[in-house]
Amino acid sequence: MIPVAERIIVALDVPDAPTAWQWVQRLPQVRFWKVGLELFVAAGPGLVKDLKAQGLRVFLDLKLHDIPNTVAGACRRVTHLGADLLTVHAAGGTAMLRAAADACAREAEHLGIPAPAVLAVTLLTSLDETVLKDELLIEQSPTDYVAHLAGLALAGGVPGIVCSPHEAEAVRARLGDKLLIVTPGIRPAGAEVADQRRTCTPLQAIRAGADYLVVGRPVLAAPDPAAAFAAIVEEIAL
Ligand SMILES: O=C(O)c1cc(=O)[nH]c(=O)n1[C@@H]1O[C@H](COP(=O)(O)O)[C@@H](O)[C@H]1O
Repeated sequence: MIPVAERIIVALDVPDAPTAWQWVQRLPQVRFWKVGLELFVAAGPGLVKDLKAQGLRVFLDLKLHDIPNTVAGACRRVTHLGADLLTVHAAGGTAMLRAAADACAREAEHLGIPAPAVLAVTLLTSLDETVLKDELLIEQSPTDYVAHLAGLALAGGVPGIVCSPHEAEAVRARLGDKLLIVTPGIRPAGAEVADQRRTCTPLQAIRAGADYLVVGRPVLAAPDPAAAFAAIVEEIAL
């Protein structure tokens, strides 16, 4: 069983390393942080190593999506940083997913350290059925499409996926416990939805079968971030 507080990954969507460290110091109760594109571009890979050196868990959200050889190279370099989780896009296909998982596993074995768990991002939580149909020309429902991509993740040998809580239940029903499920798009009751489209409350996400929740603005942009985090812990501990 994952300890309750560790099931909440807080997205450090901030512009630079000093701001990131301010948050880490301000919220010592957060044990799992996500470093995404904005912060990684600003602060560089050293930040991931430094967070790990503080005993924190790190989700490196780079959403890699390229030809297998290129993704494998990036995965080898990420493995040196010691991140716990790493994202790639499921839409890269099974060959790319397999290249990512194999590259992390081989490099980690070579270094004698744990490999990052590769997560395949399915359908971004900022997209809805209309965009799927009208822009991406995908006729399936988000649930069926995500379940299909989760199948690719399994076929490609990656240990987990990122999806909205709305699809977590269907993925669990079809694939059981074979994949780790990480769900962003978390909005506690009353929180602003902003650019997210497929959202759920923390408790709904856990009940749907999510292993980890990714939460950004509902904590960092809250009037009292520590209280907002505590409220989520309390909600899912019920
Ligand atoms: O891979 C992700 O973490 C991710 C996938 C996805 O489909 N949707 C999504 O919102 N995310 C990330 O989850 C975080 C959500 O932030 P908030 O909307 O502020 O809670 C952001 O850092 C996103 O980059």
